[in-house]
Amino acid sequence: MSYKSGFVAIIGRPNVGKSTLMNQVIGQKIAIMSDKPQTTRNKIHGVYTTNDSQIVFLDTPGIHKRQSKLGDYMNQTAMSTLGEVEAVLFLIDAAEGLGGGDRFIAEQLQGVKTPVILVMNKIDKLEPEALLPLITEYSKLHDFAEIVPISAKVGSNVNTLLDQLQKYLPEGPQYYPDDQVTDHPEQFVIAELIREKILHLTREEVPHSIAVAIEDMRAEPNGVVHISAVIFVERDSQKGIIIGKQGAMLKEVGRRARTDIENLLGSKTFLELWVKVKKDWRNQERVLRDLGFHKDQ
Ligand SMILES: Nc1nc2c(ncn2[C@@H]2O[C@H](COP(=O)(O)OP(=O)(O)OP(=O)(O)O)[C@@H](O)[C@H]2O)c(=O)[nH]1
Repeated sequence: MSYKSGFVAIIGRPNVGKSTLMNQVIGQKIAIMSDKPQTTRNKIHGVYTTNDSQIVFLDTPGIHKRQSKLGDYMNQTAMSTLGEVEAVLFLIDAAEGLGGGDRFIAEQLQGVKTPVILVMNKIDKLEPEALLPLITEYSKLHDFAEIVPISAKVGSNVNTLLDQLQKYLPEGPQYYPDDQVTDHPEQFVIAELIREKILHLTREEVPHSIAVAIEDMRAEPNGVVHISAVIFVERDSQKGIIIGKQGAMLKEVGRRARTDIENLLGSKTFLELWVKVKKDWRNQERVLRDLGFHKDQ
């Protein structure tokens, strides 16, 4: 069976149990935590890895509240993330019920095409007969792809939620080694953003097996983040497609990826892209290691 992977955004107003859910899902296997300040950008909440799949959970702080210019900016960041991920988990506190905070988030979700899964948390605090009317009430907020009642604290139904999520994962690589802590999680996300732009813009004329490696990433003294990335393809013809006429395709890939990266990092970005042919790169252990992939990919 092929490996599946993808990004899932978690949204919900403060205190609904986002961290509790992540701890429950990832438990001791918590792999990723960035130590950089996270005020204006998305962060990786955690990575859930199994033998045949990997889910990278993203926190999207901006969606929760809008009060200021900074809030607007954060909101834009969050919105672009919601468009990029495979699925959105919208957490609510079932014990508190539907309030203004949830309605605000639901409004933000209007126009979001990504499947949204309503996760009704804290059902351990709820009388069983109260659940159904609550589901009916929340269903009116958005056309949810699924509604899953859970208790993140107790752990009930969390596995069902993970099972449901598998459906939304496309074929993809294991982005993160399952046994390694990294303090540069953004690099993996950035590589994936670039890969996604290529697949989209070339209308999948190049195979999914292309890989992107971040060779260098550093912040200049003026705050601009300089990123150098290599796109690995298997054939010269693929290289030609990605570069395009007079470099037009590569330029467009770079332009689109840079917009997303700037949203992700909250900093101006200079993105340098190279295309290299690496025949059978998938079989080359060293390349795989350089790319941060697992040996048995
Ligand atoms: N009874 C019960 N309490 C829960 C459950 N999930 C979370 N809580 C409690 O709710 C409170 C908030 O949980 P957090 O996981 O910190 O919530 P959060 O959404 O990450 O909060 P922010 O970081 O403020 O956005 C904590 O006291 C948790 O113990 C649940 O399923 N049942």
